[in-house]
Order: sequence, then structure tokens, then C-alpha cells
Amino acid sequence: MSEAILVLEDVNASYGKSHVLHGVSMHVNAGEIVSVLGRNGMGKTTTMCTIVGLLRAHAGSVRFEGVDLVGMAVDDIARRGISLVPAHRGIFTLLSVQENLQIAQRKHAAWTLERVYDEFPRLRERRRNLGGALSGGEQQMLAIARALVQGPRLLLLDEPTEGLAPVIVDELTELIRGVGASGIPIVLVEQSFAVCRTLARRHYILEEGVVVYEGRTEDFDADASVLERFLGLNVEAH
Ligand SMILES: Nc1ncnc2c1ncn2[C@@H]1O[C@H](COP(=O)(O)OP(=O)(O)OP(=O)(O)O)[C@@H](O)[C@H]1O
Repeated sequence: MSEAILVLEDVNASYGKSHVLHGVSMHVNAGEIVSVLGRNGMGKTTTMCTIVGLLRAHAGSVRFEGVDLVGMAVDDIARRGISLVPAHRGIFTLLSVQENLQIAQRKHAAWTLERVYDEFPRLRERRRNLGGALSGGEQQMLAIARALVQGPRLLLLDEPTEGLAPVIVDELTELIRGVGASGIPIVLVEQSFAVCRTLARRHYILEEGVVVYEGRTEDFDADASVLERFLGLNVEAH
């Protein structure tokens, strides 16, 4: 059994008076890709924001490499090596691809610009283009690449394939698989079970701020009704 590097225990979080997370518990093992699934508005993004300290849990704990992050400043959490790639991507549209990477780069990160360009050849081709001139898929690649050059010890990807054409989704899925294979653990928030199935072996389903299902890919295969029950997916189509 691998060692858990991230452990959420009974995490509760609210936006003002609106209580959104009602005791979320999950863990990520070293070198593992874990998916977090759920319909719209079930608390997936909120869970990611709570991990990186953008929202403070008012009960429960978020332990990363044995240290509780709750109450820690966003910058301190980032410095510990947790990188969130938000759904809106957060790249600089008026800077070139290369500049976007250069300003994110940290010394000693295993992912240098050269390594990024080797693994993401499209970004090498587009390195002189402005971030804003990239396609949606390329912007997502750049957002992930920006996180990588910071030398993350854990990567949180919030709906990386949202709104992208199927062929681009496939390309991005392969890139994310490569990042995972390099040893960086990943939490993948996704609406697409197909993507989660390809990338992750373990999956959590969130419903109204609680984990209602936790299973391995083979558990989903053995009981496909789970997908229909919690995600509204047509069992036949998956
Ligand atoms: N800034 C905010 N202020 C108040 N309520 C919020 C805020 N952000 C999200 N919420 C609410 O919190 C709940 C969970 O939202 P969250 O974005 O975490 O869901 P999600 O599972 O990521 O769904 P989606 O895929 O739609 O982003 C929703 O009811 C949402 O309306």
C-alpha cells in the first residue's frame, strides 16, 4: 500500500453562510492520479480551492506530506508544492507562450522549459505566440506547463478538458498521462468519466459536498449503475 501524501479528513467549508462542503474525506497516494467526479455544483472546485487555501476549511483537516494546511496562507501552500490549474486556465493572454513559462519557472524544478517543449511539442511550435492567440486546448496545455515549471509535488487539475473538441481531449489526456507517469501525483476534477477512466485508477464522486462513492475503475465496471445514479450517465454509452 502506497503512502498517502494528501489526506482530507471531514473537511467542511462555506462561502459566507452557504455551507458547501459537509465533511469531505479523500486521499491521494504518492505517484497516483485520482479523479473527482460529480455533477455541476456538487463541490468539486470548492474542494480544490480548500486544498490550496483559497477557501479556509472551518472544520476538518487537509494534511499534505504530514502537515495540516488549514489556516495556512495561499502562498505558503503553493511553496509547499501544490499547484492548482483552475478551470479558467489563468494564463497571461498578452504574454508569449515562452514568457508565460519563464515567469512561472522556479529554479531547480525538474520540468525545465526544454523538458516542457519536448513533452508538449505544440507549445514549442507556438512559443512566440501570445497566450491569447492559442486555441482552448493549447491554452490548457500552457496552463499545465506553467504549473509544471514551478516544480509541483502535487498537481490539481480542474476540468482540463472542458469545452475542448474530442481530438484535443485525447491529446491532452495523453499529456496528462505523461505528467502522471513522471511521478507527480494528480487530482483530476472532471465531468467526463471517459477521461477519468483513462487516467485514474481510483475515483471519488461528490454529491452536495460529500463523497458519496469511492471506488476503483474495476468497481465502476462491475456496477455501472453507479454512473447513472450519481452522474446521470447513460450506462450503455460508457
Ligand atoms: N464564490 C462562491 N460564492 C458562493 N457560492 C459559491 C461560490 N462558488 C461556488 N458556490 C456554490 O458552491 C456549490 C459548489 O460549487 P463548486 O463550484 O464547488 O461545484 P463543482 O462541483 O465544481 O461544479 P462545477 O462543475 O459547476 O464547477 C454550488 O452550489 C455553487 O453555487
